[in-house]
Amino acid sequence: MSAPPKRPPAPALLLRDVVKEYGTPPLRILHGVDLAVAPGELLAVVGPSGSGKSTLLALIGTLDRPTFGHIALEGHDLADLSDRQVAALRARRIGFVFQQFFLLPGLTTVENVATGLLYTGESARRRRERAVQALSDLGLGHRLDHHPDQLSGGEKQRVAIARAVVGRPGLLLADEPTGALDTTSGHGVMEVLRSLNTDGTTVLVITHDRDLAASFPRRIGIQDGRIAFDEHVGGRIAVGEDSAVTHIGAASGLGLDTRGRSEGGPT
Ligand SMILES: Nc1ncnc2c1ncn2[C@@H]1O[C@H](COP(=O)(O)OP(=O)(O)OP(=O)(O)O)[C@@H](O)[C@H]1O
Repeated sequence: MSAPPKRPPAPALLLRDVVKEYGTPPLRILHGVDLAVAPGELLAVVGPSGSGKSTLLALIGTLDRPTFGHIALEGHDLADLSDRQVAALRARRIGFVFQQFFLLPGLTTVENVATGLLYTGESARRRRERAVQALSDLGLGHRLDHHPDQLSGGEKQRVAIARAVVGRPGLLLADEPTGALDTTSGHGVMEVLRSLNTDGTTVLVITHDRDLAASFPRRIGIQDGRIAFDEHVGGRIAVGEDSAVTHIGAASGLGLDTRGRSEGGPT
């Protein structure tokens, strides 16, 4: 008897006709974005200032909800989840890195990183052990008890990345992670992100840096709140969209169709 065909994994991320409006009267910032991202992808989001990149990242990161449309993370349609469930999903599965680092000045590096594990309910000692390991993995084992103001920009960003990934999220979202850094530090930070991606983390990076974006296997271009292009080097990565469609559609009764992903770029 032959083995049943393997079900492809659910996409790491699936957006279906996502619209975001702000204010009254409503100003539409995102105009029906469709996007599917496979687990383990490394992609850059590029586009002019004000085109909607950070808005998109906030929706993907569950920091905000879309006005219309649907977003699914690892097969979970966010529309089916309560705010509490969404917060739990965010804490466990998503890591954030921002241009400004957002480290707590009164805490040491290891304490800053351990805050990334507060949701786990683990003991303070265990959180510290994991934070030490994460910092050591990022080459900061010699900076454990330093405070942020004693670190270089590149070191601060690596601490912020350690905090973002110490809980082993499936998805890492980075908004201009190299924007405040000199070229060398920026390259160091990108190497860290690449190596996390090689270890299986899906990584999405917003960047204004054209050279940086050009080095990514996939680039999404946002223009006026729409996907203007979706370029893949070496073709698309197979995504288990159909399994996710069934799952999400059945769960929400929406019949979510994921074939509406952007077809703007080369395949
Ligand atoms: N909370 C908000 N209320 C009203 N308008 C907003 C809000 N957040 C963002 N906007 C508007 O949405 C548009 C897109 O902003 P967004 O920050 O997503 O752009 P961006 O592409 O990330 O820009 P940049 O590259 O300059 O960071 C802008 O016109 C901005 O003013």
